[in-house]
Amino acid sequence: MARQSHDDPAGAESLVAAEAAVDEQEIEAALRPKRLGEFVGQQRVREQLSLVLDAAKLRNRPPDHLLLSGPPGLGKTTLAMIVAAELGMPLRVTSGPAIQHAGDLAALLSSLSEGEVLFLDEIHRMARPAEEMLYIAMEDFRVDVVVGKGAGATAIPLEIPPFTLVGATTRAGLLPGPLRDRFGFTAHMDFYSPAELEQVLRRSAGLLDVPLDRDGGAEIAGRSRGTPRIANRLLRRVRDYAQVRADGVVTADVAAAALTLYDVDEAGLDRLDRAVLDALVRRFGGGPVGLSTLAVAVGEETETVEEVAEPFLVRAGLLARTPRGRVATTAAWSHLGLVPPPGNGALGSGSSAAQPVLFDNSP
Ligand SMILES: Nc1ncnc2c1ncn2[C@@H]1O[C@H](COP(=O)(O)OP(=O)(O)OP(=O)(O)O)[C@@H](O)[C@H]1O
Repeated sequence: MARQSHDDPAGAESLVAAEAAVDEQEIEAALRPKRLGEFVGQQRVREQLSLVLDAAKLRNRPPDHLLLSGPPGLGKTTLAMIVAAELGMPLRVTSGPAIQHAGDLAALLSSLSEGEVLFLDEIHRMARPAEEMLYIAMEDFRVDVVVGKGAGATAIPLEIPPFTLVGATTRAGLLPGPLRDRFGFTAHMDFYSPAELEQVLRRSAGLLDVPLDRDGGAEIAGRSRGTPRIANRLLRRVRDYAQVRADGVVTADVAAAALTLYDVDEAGLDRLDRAVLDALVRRFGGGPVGLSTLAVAVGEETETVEEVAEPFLVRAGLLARTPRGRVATTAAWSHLGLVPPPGNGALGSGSSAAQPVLFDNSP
């Protein structure tokens, strides 16, 4: 653990940063909708889930296992909590990386009470042997505990009470078929439209007691990458700015000035996104360029570029993944105020990647 002392300003700073992070987590938890009726957007998922839960309550049986998939920050954890709250059942929370041995899972499953909701985040990162144990537990409410080793090993079946598994994943494609098939209901969460994000922001501003005017909400929503977690985070930064540099009211001008200060541009791109686009366009002539070369050019790990920056850039129509490498679209060139040289081969109009900011999912 880092040593802290008065002669160690860096240590003190990191302590302040750690405390701020805890505060941020507390605020994030406080902003979570607690019931389905408070959950904004994802109308289809909400309706389907509401039916599944009502039917289970009517039959007085735990509902089928539920799988929630979609990018980070769209409300999977929130929905899992809501499922437990709507059923009036306790919630147990764990994650794939925490289950590295079948024994970890056996201990967890055998300690569940009847009807309990088990939330397994990042389910695609669970160890293979645990996955096999989970298939049986989901289907037969039984775990086979293996005693002994080699030829003398025997499996002792252990009954477990019926429970509901809520699995969450950002990579549904990585889940093995047999596991996917054991979920009775799968919901794919999509990015939120600007109008839905404005609704999220209005709700959060009310809870945080932040005066947010209509245009202020629209300005933040437009820069929130279709993601409620980001919208809430930007709102907190804009609130700081409004209180310190303005009269406390979040207007469009205040929001724009604050977010420019925090390096979030009008399309929601942050410093890393822009560095990736900049390298792709200015250093590699728009590509195609391999992921690892691109990552080295921006001084980041390949995973960071692939999992943090790229999904948004692809979604916003600024970058395309092709078999030969990453390519900047014409929209990416114009986002940087540039025009692709003739014959450059940038993916352009006619391709779905031509328009930046594609988050408007509203019907
Ligand atoms: N539909 C929604 N309505 C209002 N607020 C929401 C909604 N979805 C998410 N949020 C807010 O966004 C934050 C992030 O949501 P949550 O933690 O549930 O996302 P997640 O999909 O589980 O993300 P991760 O996979 O990164 O854990 C929550 O604190 C919550 O306040």
